[in-house]
Amino acid sequence: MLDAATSHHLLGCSPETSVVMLGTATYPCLGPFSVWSPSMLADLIYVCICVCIYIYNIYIFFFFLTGHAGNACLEMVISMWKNLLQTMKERILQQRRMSVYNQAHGYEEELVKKQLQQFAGGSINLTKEDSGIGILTLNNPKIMNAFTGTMMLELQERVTELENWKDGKGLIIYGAGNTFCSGSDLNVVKAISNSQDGMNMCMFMQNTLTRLMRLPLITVALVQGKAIGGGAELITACDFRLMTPGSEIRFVHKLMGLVPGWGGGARLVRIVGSRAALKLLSGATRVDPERALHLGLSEETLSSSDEAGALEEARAWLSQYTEGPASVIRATKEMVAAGRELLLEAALRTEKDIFGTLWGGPANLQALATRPKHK
Ligand SMILES: CCCC(=O)SCCNC(=O)CCNC(=O)[C@H](O)C(C)(C)COP(=O)(O)OP(=O)(O)OC[C@H]1O[C@@H](n2cnc3c(N)ncnc32)[C@H](O)[C@@H]1OP(=O)(O)O
Repeated sequence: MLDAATSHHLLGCSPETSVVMLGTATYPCLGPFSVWSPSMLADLIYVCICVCIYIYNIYIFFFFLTGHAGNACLEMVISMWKNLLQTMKERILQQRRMSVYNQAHGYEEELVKKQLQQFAGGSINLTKEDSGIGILTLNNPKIMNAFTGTMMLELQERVTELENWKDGKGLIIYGAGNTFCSGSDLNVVKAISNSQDGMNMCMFMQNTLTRLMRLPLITVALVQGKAIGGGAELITACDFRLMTPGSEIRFVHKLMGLVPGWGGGARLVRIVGSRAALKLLSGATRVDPERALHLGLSEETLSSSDEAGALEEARAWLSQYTEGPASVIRATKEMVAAGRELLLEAALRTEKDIFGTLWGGPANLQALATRPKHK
């Protein structure tokens, strides 16, 4: 189940239509704030107190400046602060409702970020094309695009950028240098090989990949070469996977005395079913394009093996599903995401809410006026 705020994200459905999950406590007595965790409420109370102090200071300033209360100025200041408060509230909510972990789970994001910052190298690049398709490149080819700490941070930044890309319809993720990704940089793995640091990195990456999975974009992982360990986990956060000839997906975690920690285990079960997932994880099995197709892990095997050709094929494949108004494509993805994550009744209500955003809207009216038949 999802918490109310999460399903609210899964397309603006009213929180009361949602079911509770993801560990965020609910407080019915708090009415509209009922989905806020104690730490979120503390954040808000802190902001409110700061705002009051600021307003009071400004009031005193105008009082002395004008010799009277300066009511008009005061009203303007109050209204500015109200807007600011609203924006901050929305930002906090947006980030929290997309994520799995927050302070209520003992997750201190700023501390985790500081630690990851120490392990530099590589980059995550994003290009937003006019067609509404974004291209996200994992760029650290010297070590097969393994994730350094700064790449983890950059992935989070790019996901935020994509959340704010209102014209976006689709996303292709691929690795530079003809290979996808060999997971976490083993130097980082060694440096943070204690339980607490590992859990922090795990929560950070689960939050980022959950937000990636919930983007209102149709997402495709283009697997060239190898998708290993965390790289195999990353591809499960996409809606679809396309493989090139000779490529391979492999969950090697068992060989490292681990299980997936970036959410790849839970997502793999939903993609291929629990029996196949158990085999792939406990056997650390090499999955070639043929087997991936058979398991439903891949949609198609592309014919090109080179980067430019494969990318072009992936674009063409994705554009079959991204043609049309962004509002409709995005709503479709969000509706499917709700169906994937919510219990049936909550998913139905979300579908109704999403439907309501489109019915009688510009795309709907234009379709009615120009294309009443679908022969
Ligand atoms: C919750 C997250 C869990 C995780 O992701 S843990 C990490 C899981 N990944 C791994 O264990 C991958 C280890 N690497 C390998 O098994 C092999 O390098 C791999 C990916 C099969 C590729 O084999 P080959 O094609 O023969 O290439 P190669 O071994 O010569 O690699 C080329 C250079 O890349 C380096 N590399 C590959 N994966 C890396 C990684 N994850 N971290 C750090 N360095 C990595 C590798 O050491 C080699 O560098 P160099 O040429 O020896 O300097």
